[in-house]
Amino acid sequence: MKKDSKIYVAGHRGLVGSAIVENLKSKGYTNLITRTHSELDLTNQVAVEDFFKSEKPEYVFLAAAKVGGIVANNVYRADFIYANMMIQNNVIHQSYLNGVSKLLFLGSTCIYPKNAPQPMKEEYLLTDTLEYTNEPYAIAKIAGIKTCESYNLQYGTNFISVMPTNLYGPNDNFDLEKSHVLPALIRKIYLAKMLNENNFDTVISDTGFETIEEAKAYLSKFGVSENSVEIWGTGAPKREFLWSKDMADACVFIMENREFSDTYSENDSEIRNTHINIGTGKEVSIKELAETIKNIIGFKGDLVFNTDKPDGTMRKLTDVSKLNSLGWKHSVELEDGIKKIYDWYINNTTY
Ligand SMILES: NC(=O)C1=CN([C@@H]2O[C@H](COP(=O)(O)OP(=O)(O)OC[C@H]3O[C@@H](n4cnc5c(N)ncnc54)[C@H](OP(=O)(O)O)[C@@H]3O)[C@@H](O)[C@H]2O)C=CC1
Ligand SMILES: C[C@H]1O[C@H](OP(=O)(O)OP(=O)(O)OC[C@H]2O[C@@H](n3cnc4c(=O)[nH]c(N)nc43)[C@H](O)[C@@H]2O)[C@@H](O)[C@@H](O)C1=O
Repeated sequence: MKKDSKIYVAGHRGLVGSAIVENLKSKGYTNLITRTHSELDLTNQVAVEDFFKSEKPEYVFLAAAKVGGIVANNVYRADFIYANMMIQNNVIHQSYLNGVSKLLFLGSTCIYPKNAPQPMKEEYLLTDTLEYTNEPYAIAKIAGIKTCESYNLQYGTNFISVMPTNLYGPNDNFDLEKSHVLPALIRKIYLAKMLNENNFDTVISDTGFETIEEAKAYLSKFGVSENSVEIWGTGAPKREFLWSKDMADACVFIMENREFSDTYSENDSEIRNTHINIGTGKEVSIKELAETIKNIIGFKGDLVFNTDKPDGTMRKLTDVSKLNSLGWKHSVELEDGIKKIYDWYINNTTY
């Protein structure tokens, strides 16, 4: 990529897209194009066609997707498979038709089998059945990998897929029902602490209710009170977390340094595993995560595990040796990242 190449970042207001824009700007890229969801609905085939024809981007970061935590994936199953298939089909196909030089497709480590050996190597894709709670989303992501790979093989495009682990950082979704675990626990434990300290103005402004009684009634639905916070599942599942700005740095690194042809060979196993894992290679249990967040926030109440909620897959630790061997490694460790996002949250509460 040249510093004045025309680069389209799809999903630029999201967790990852916003960090990619920031990273590109910090590296001197000057010709970025973006569209909000309301300006360009990427599920709309005609609108995406018009956009690519008129803008002719040279590089595309595909960070727009329908994204959510375990319950959102499990409940809104149709929405997750439909929106993600539509967005990626439209953007990838128009990138091919309009001669995009390189595209980066963002998948997810949920593409790997539910009981994959740990840590998960790229070659474990399509070797067994998926975790049911996010199967529709995972199938859309697998289709995205195979779409990129197929266009590369048939049409000679240069579309690269990366599989990030669980991410967190500024501009994350803190919704108590639909978000991922890390932002959900930051917000739940913070609000429990505020209730415990009778800091009702903060609770009201964070939740958007007019009275503290309404706010308390809402929070109690999510197991948040002045004395305790509900944690979904048993606390036993393990997850790996990557700071979103590290994720963005890895994405830009791969766009700058990697070609599809690097992975292409006549060897079948190479052709079938053209994607790259992005993560830290380190995991913690949800119980350990919750206790770390509780200590950082300074909440003195109890953590209560609700086993009526799903655990999801028990482990999904990435094998990052392929990424590390290319010369990239994460820089922010989990405890530092939690402190940063807690600080960001209390200064950017949008609810
Ligand atoms: N967050 C995570 O832990 C992980 C994320 N990923 C992947 O990384 C990528 C980025 O995720 P993340 O940043 O977390 O997601 P976010 O939800 O934070 O951001 C997604 C972005 O996509 C946009 N978008 C969604 N639907 C449409 C649409 N129909 N048309 C146009 N824009 C749309 C959103 O715009 P708007 O807000 O206006 O709707 C938003 O800007 C996704 O591919 C995701 O699957 C992979 C693994 C883990
Ligand atoms: C990125 C990834 O994200 C999703 O998969 P997930 O890793 O299972 O997602 P999660 O962050 O929601 O949960 C992780 C673990 O944490 C537990 N947990 C406890 N308490 C809360 C809680 O309050 N909220 C949430 N969301 N989870 C909680 C929860 O029960 C689970 O055991 C998929 O979208 C998948 O497709 C995907 O790609």
